[in-house]
Amino acid sequence: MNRIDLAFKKLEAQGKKALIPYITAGDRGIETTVKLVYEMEEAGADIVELGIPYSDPLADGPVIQASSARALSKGIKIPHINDAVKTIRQKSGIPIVYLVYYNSVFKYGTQKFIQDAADAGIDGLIIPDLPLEERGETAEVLDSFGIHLIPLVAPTSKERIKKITENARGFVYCVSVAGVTGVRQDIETDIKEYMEEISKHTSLPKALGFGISGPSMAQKFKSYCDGIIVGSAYVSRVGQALSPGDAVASVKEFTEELRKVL
Ligand SMILES: O=P(O)(O)OC[C@@H](O)[C@@H](O)c1c[nH]c2ccccc12
Repeated sequence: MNRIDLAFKKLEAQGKKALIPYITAGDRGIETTVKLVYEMEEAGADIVELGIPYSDPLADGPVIQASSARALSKGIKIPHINDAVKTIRQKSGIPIVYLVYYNSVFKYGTQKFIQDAADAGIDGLIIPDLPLEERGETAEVLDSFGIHLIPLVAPTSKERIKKITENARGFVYCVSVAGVTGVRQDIETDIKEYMEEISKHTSLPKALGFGISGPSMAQKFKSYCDGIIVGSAYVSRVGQALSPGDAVASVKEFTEELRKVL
């Protein structure tokens, strides 16, 4: 069974919500990524989203864009990230999902990308710019390797929810607001109504992401979903820390705070 499905099953039995942090792979060095994943798991994260740095991350706001640029300036490439995941897998079975832009997958070679990710121990992929038309073929290869393709639903995709969640695997990534990634002061979408709408079309777990700044927002929305995704708030802690060691400590503390409310 895929580790993502197992994680949600276990959480449901415990009456808890999934804590899903996002960090950009290679930000502050690839060894830091390995340490961050270990510490996040230790502090209570349930699934980790690892971003593959990309030069033109069109769905990302300034915080994650800057983290991508930092990682790329260190020469981080896909094989380094797969190697890091292999290292993580020596000690950890935490479900890991790559957040990767379609162009990176395509340029590397779709088949090879999926094969190498599977070898490394990846459980799912989120490809924010994968056109619905290209999805079938990619999904078929992923299925053959037991990797889940996690679909993204946005508030603007109401009429398309059925199509987007058809044959979906793992969980549905419910984007809270239209626009790019980044911490928001407030989320104007009626989350309760939005999540209910999505539930009409799929019985998969629903994870809410975009704009969540920390424990109070996580607390506010948790009853409407099965998991909370936090990206930019993590990435800014990683980026602002004085040293990689401080980054790890700060991420650990933040994870513990989020865990308490979920
Ligand atoms: O940063 P936020 O607003 O907390 O949102 C999560 C997000 O960062 C992460 O899931 C993500 C990073 N890059 C993306 C690109 C598209 C969709 C989602 C993402």
